Amino acid sequence: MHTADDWYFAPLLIGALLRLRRPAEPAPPEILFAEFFLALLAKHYVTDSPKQPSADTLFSDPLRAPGPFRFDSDVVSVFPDMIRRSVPGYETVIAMSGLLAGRFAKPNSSVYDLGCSLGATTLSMRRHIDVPNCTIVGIDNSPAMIARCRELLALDAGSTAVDLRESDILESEIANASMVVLNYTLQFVPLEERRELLHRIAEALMPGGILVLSEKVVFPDDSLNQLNIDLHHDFKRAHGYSDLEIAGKRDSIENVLIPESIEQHRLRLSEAGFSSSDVWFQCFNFASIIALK
Ligand SMILES: Nc1ncnc2c1ncn2[C@@H]1O[C@H](C[S@+](CC[C@H]([NH3+])C(=O)[O-])CC(=O)[O-])[C@@H](O)[C@H]1O
Ligand SMILES: O=C(O)C(=O)Cc1ccccc1
Repeated sequence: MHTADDWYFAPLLIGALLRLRRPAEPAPPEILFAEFFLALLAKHYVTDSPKQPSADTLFSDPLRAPGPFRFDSDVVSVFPDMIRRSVPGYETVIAMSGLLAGRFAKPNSSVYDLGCSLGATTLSMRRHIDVPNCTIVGIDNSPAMIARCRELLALDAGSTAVDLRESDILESEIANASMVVLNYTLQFVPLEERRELLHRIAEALMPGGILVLSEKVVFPDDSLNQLNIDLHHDFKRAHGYSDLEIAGKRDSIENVLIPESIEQHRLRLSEAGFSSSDVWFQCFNFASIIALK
């Protein structure tokens, strides 16, 4: 099968075809050089451009000590590959968030995707929402994420409006919501801010509204906790990460991604004003909870 990557040979091919028409005249060296240069340029734009989803090798350099994890342009350029190979069950959670949106999104309401990154959840929900005057509000405080998310959304048509905001979810207004999604975002919010945020989400949700909360979690039992961490690392190894990359990422996200237990999440949801909550999906130390207003 031909991919876009094959077409960077186009300048060389065109040159060869043109020469077939005039075989008597050999191509001057400067023309051959120009064709070669154009091919290299095309290869750069087709295969090396940051617009192409690339493989995550951010933690593969043994000479570079990883700093604290940040959602910058380096992470954005590898993010789809990174999250798919790092979060067990990610694809299922994204797909089921869409299914839930099809059931819970209400006419004349907003559906929030908090920490939307490149819009995977937003796109999944837009494919399933089929009610009038419903807007998906995607919020992320990483300028690089929001810029790329805007480009990706423009490539995917859909009838439900999307309002993308570059903003801190702790300072964004959340109102008139039929559904709110926090897919792997609360874990990056400072512990002392989580209660207030969940309280505001519960206030913003209409009766019968739903929160989807997906997180990396810890377990109260030490042996089970360690087993789940080891299984997560097995998952990463099975997806091609080396022990060096796994250790580098672990150091980089320490004190940046702060996981809590399922019990802590459910207790806080109840205190924030949700009438019920339970886990609907779990794979190792990654769980997703639904909470009803
Ligand atoms: N205070 C904040 N305000 C706004 N955004 C924030 C904040 N803190 C972190 N973020 C943003 O939350 C996102 C977390 S990634 C979510 C994946 C997505 N939900 C997905 O389903 O693909 C999860 C991960 O990378 O593990 C990043 O884009 C941050 O910039
Ligand atoms: O990679 C990990 O260990 C994770 O916990 C998931 C993750 C995915 C993407 C960015 C940061 C953390």
